[in-house]
Amino acid sequence: MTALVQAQGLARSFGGGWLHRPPVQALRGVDLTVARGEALGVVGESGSGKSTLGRLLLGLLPPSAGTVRFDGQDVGAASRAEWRRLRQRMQIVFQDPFGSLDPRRRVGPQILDGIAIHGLMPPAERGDRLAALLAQVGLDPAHAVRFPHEFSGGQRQRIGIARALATGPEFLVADEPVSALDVSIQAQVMALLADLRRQLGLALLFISHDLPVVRQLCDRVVVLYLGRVMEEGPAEAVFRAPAHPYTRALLSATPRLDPRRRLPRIPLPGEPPSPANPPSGCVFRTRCPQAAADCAAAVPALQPVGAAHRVACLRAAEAA
Ligand SMILES: Nc1ncnc2c1ncn2[C@@H]1O[C@H](COP(=O)(O)OP(=O)(O)OP(=O)(O)O)[C@@H](O)[C@H]1O
Repeated sequence: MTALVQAQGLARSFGGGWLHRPPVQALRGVDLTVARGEALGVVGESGSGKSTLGRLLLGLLPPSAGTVRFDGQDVGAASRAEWRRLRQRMQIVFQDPFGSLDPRRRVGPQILDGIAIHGLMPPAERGDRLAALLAQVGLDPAHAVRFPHEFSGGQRQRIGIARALATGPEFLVADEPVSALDVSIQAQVMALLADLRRQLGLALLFISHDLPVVRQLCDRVVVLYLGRVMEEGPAEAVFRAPAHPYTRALLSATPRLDPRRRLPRIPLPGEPPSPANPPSGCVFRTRCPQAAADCAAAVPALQPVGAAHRVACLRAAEAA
């Protein structure tokens, strides 16, 4: 896999200005890469620098030292025009789905903001794109005219994901994307992210406190402590046999996973669908009302119309 995002010696401090407070060293010389299509988990206790790292990688925050390269291009040295092009290719899903949406605007235009700002598509074609984005995240396209307060927390986070996907990014930073949600819907949103990542070949930086979810979703993991990388490696290997004492302490502080919260197992490429393994497009596998014989039987027919299937599943799950 080729590196899509590459950080070298990334450091960032805050404060230390006129109040004569000592500066906070949020990040201290971090090197990392995210390959195309790879999911890299970032774990660490509160204040270890996870969100700062995400914002630095996206160029939303300038580093105090070090560089970030996206597809070989130095993000810090990009001209205004180059920066606008780069921004289309990397997006973020925020922790708070309500705070990140404007309560006074209908959700449809908000989802299309990125397309409008970057002038990516003729206005006449944007309606179809909006409908496709909403269906892709399991929402009814007719709901584009609603305001954010007319949705549940989980639905609002789906809107945030649709907005992040609008410009067709290759790299997505998901900063604690489910921690503000009710436990009962966390698994659905996680399954949606996992599916989208696979379908769209997205590279993902997944920031989370939820170590079991990181283990299941991510290919590799980086463990941060006080702004430094303590350990890095394949997620399964790091969690099974952590080499660093800090990782061991972090793991031992994690409550045992409630089996009901487990993400649905993600099928391997080419694995035939079955009642236990509904169509890959279905994001509601945990509560999929069609996860029975008829769903499996209808798989070939469902795959081309995955979006419709997802909407049907969402309606049924909401009604249940
Ligand atoms: N804008 C800022 N101004 C001052 N200090 C900041 C700012 N942003 C982050 N920090 C500090 O930098 C350190 C790292 O913060 P960061 O938000 O990256 O940690 P985190 O690991 O994401 O924490 P959490 O898991 O609680 O979100 C913290 O000590 C924080 O107080």
